[in-house]
Amino acid sequence: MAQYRIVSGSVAVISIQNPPVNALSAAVREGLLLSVRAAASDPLVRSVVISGHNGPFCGGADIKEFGNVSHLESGPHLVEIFESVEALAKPVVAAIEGFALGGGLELALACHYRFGHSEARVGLPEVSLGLLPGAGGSQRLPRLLGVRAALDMIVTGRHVAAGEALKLGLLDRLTDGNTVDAAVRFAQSAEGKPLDDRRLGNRPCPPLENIDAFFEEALIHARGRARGAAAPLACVQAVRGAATLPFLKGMELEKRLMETLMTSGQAQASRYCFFTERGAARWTTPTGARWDTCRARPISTAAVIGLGTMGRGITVALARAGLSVVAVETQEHQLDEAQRAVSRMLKGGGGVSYSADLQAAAGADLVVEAVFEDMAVKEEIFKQLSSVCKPGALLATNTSSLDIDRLASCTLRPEQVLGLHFFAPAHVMRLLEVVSGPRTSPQTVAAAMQLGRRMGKVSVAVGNCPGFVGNRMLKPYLEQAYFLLEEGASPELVDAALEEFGFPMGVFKMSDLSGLDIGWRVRKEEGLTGPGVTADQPMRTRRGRRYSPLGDLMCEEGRYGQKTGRGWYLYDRPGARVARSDPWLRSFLEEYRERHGLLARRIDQQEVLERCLYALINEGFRVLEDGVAASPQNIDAIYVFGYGWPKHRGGPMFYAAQVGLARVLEGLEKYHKAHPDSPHLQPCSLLRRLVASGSPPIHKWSEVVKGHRSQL
Ligand SMILES: CCCCCCCC(=O)CC(=O)SCCNC(=O)CCNC(=O)[C@H](O)C(C)(C)COP(=O)(O)OP(=O)(O)OC[C@H]1O[C@@H](n2cnc3c(N)ncnc32)[C@H](O)[C@@H]1OP(=O)(O)O
Ligand SMILES: NC(=O)C1=CN([C@@H]2O[C@H](COP(=O)(O)OP(=O)(O)OC[C@H]3O[C@@H](n4cnc5c(N)ncnc54)[C@H](O)[C@@H]3O)[C@@H](O)[C@H]2O)C=CC1
Repeated sequence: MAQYRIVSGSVAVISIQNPPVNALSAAVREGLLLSVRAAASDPLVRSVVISGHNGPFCGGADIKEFGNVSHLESGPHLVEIFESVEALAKPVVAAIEGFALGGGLELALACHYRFGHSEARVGLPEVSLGLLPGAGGSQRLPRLLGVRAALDMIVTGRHVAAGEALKLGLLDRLTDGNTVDAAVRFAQSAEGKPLDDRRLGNRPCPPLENIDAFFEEALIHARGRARGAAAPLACVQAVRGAATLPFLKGMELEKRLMETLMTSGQAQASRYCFFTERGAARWTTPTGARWDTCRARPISTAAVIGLGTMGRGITVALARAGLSVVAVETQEHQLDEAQRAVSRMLKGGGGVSYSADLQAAAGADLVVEAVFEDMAVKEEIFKQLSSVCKPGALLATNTSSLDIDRLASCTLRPEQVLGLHFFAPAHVMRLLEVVSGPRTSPQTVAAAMQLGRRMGKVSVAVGNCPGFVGNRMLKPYLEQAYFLLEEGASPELVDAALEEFGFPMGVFKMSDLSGLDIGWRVRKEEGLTGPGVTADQPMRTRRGRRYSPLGDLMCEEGRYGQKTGRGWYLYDRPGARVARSDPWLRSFLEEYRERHGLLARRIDQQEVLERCLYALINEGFRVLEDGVAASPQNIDAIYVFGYGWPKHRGGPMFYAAQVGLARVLEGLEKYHKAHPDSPHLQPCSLLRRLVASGSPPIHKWSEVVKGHRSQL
């Protein structure tokens, strides 16, 4: 809907009304067009102000309509509305409070003037929905800002703060006061003045030298940002149209590109990600606890125990969310170093105090333990915390895979113990797995989820099992990658296939980055390698299953990855980031195969993808079957926001649905037959049941999962 009223005798104020974000639904579009026509035909009206009702200007097109062509096509089209706004013979001023995003900013660009509140932000984030600004934004913004600045905004989709928008010339004026009042006063002052050069559709794009070279470069850059994603490339093409074509021709190009994107699987996947991100906040547990019925106790003070890689990032994330934090570390040099690192990241003190004594955690509402991944050390700390901390305090561990319930057993408050699994670097990565054990109370989950939101995280509630959801699914993926090396692949081949699929980094580059020694330590603790393994045990079998000792052998050679300058790749020096092929590794693999009588065969990219991804997906179905994740959407949110799964492919479970569950099943059956000693390739029963029930769409999977015992 759009409200229409006349103020100060001559100004029509059109207010978009569609809470919570004033999206441009069919009803809003209808209302807007009628209001614009009313303002045009009323002789008393001499100027117009467009604003958002109750705060935000406009969050853009209504994304919920995108999946439904009949909704999209009902009501007037945005392009038509914006044309009539721009063509109006009376000055139109956009009064932007909160945000003007996507179609919202495109509306503002069709207005003749843009007033912004100093705290507002603007942007064209369509690219992250697999689209481009398809209602004139790709043509009007370059005409206003010039190609360079416009292209940056359109290809990155970033939100621009009001101050920067003013400098760029995107906003004409800022106010700290009431934006609509200021816009009304300005509109009156502009009444009767010529508008021709205020209409962006009439303006040429500011000239740019070496256009061809500029756009070639821009295409390469856009390709590198999100491999395999079509939208960034279409954005570059559309902006090139703005730079080289007359306005109407550019609009035609924009329309053609938009139509192709809109119906693509990539846009569908990106849209799905938009909703899975938000859906994760509506958590449930099988015991009936729900996000909307559970009150969370507020958390305002926190203690972080252990200031290594993770503890430092966690301290920063908590401090940035406004908590006062006490950071505890027993090693003096670590404490000093951490203090410097945290202050640097926070650009100052930021409400953090430091201590070498666990007693300092006594007053905290929440404690996050981030010491070594060693059960005995963690148990001792939880025992102490149980007596040191005040009664209501929540006790969380950042363990990547250890049993939350065992830690809860060391305390007198098992219902207040949970896992807060951050991802490195903890102050940057968006994902937070909120892990509850069988005794964790719903109020504890609620408090953690609320805190996650305050930290700007995508928090996903998961159950307690080794590796929780993300790392549990990663294990079979890594395992298949190792097996492929044994069978004849190189790290370069495996990584290239995964990077072409859209991961920012292949599995071997990723493993070099995070350190091969981490997995080695875990395998030693699990008794898979190290002194506990007797010499008479076959090297490539453990507990009756195929096992690859390649990672262990690499560590025994001191090849831990980037930190030692050598891993699956070679680096110029320890800590360097550019990975180069290492001839040593090739002969190492050849010798290894020879020693074990393995014949190298040709492996293609399709096999790499199917073996690695299907094994990971298969484990995802097991996770659902076990009730460790509440929905496939939650699994996908974990993979997109924590593991670099490309957004334009939706997440592993969405991808499985897009490929076709029957095809995934068939692939797993084929590979399991070829490798019967690899149980991760054996299709799980939920996948079989889903295929048997006709492969229902992803939002209906829960009906097939239902009836199964859950551990969440
Ligand atoms: C050939 C066909 C041609 C068609 C022409 C297409 C023209 C275009 O150029 C296409 C577009 O405009 S695409 C839309 C571009 N806009 C965006 O991407 C903004 C998305 N929203 C946000 O970033 C945040 O919600 C925002 C920053 C706005 C607010 O953040 P908050 O943290 O305050 O709130 P959220 O929790 O994110 O959202 C609150 C509820 O609102 C829902 N929602 C948000 N934006 C929406 C939107 N644009 N459309 C529909 N629903 C939207 C959101 O899902 C949430 O609802 P629940 O999930 O039910 O809680
Ligand atoms: N490194 C990573 O990428 C991730 C690690 N994790 C988990 O986070 C935890 C910490 O890992 P990192 O930060 O990598 O380890 P780290 O080895 O970098 O840091 C551990 C710190 O804890 C300190 N510490 C040990 N005992 C202590 C005690 N009793 N009191 C206070 N401080 C003590 C150590 O001096 C050290 O500074 C582990 O459980 C790990 O599994 C979770 C997600 C990702």
